Amino acid sequence: MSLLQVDNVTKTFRGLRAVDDVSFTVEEGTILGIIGPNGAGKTTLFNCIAGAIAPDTGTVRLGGADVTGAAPHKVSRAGMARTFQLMKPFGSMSVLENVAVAAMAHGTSRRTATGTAADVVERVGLSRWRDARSDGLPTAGLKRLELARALASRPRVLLLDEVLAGLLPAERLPVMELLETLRSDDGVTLVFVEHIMAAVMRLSDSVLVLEQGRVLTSGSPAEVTQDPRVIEAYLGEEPAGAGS
Ligand SMILES: Nc1ncnc2c1ncn2[C@@H]1O[C@H](COP(=O)(O)OP(=O)(O)OP(=O)(O)O)[C@@H](O)[C@H]1O
Repeated sequence: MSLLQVDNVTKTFRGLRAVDDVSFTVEEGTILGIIGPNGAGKTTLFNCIAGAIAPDTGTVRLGGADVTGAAPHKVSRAGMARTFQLMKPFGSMSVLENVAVAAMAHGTSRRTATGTAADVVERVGLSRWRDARSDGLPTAGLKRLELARALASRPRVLLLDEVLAGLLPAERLPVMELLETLRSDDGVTLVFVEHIMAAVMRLSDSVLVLEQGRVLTSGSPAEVTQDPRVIEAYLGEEPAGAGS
């Protein structure tokens, strides 16, 4: 049984099919990359999976349990966490406190949550900043904090929405390495939306390509990047965000 199973999910906004009959599965311990031109429906799909919005039709199953349309905290309790493109930490709180708040969301005691937060902060390489106000973090630090807040619930599946965007090329490599160890050492299953093709090629076991809300194709990174339909979908754009 696949850990994450998305069947025929559709979401329409005032007549616009932002996500149109999308189906895919993700096996435990694997990494799925989701790519597609701007407006292809990637974030809307994430929102449908993570419970931020309910799909009009279709189902989302996590470990066999139907979580379609469940509230985000229920989806989180079922074992799925996500990061947001727009990061909104509590600016006046420290890095550790921000992660502890996320860890407490499951009714965990303050003490346990603080312990979990300390572990996670170290895991994402923010130990040096743990007592700093989070609004003092540089972008790369904020990205790591966003990752840490998602990891605080100890998810089985982690949805990452452009976690590398805004990072300098030299800052991307350690984040990619971190994602790889989350999979290899912690067994976390990853689904990530990304425009930076080098990261998609390196990290993904399989890639799902969206265009205008629909699945254009899916397969190994090599297969999809050689697919003429994928090349066509990106014509007029920088090829899949190469380097940006
Ligand atoms: N809340 C909303 N109300 C109306 N239209 C929306 C809403 N959210 C998204 N859309 C529209 O749905 C389509 C898909 O948007 P979405 O943000 O999911 O795409 P995306 O692939 O994540 O784009 P990007 O790569 O630019 O982040 C777009 O046409 C967008 O304008």
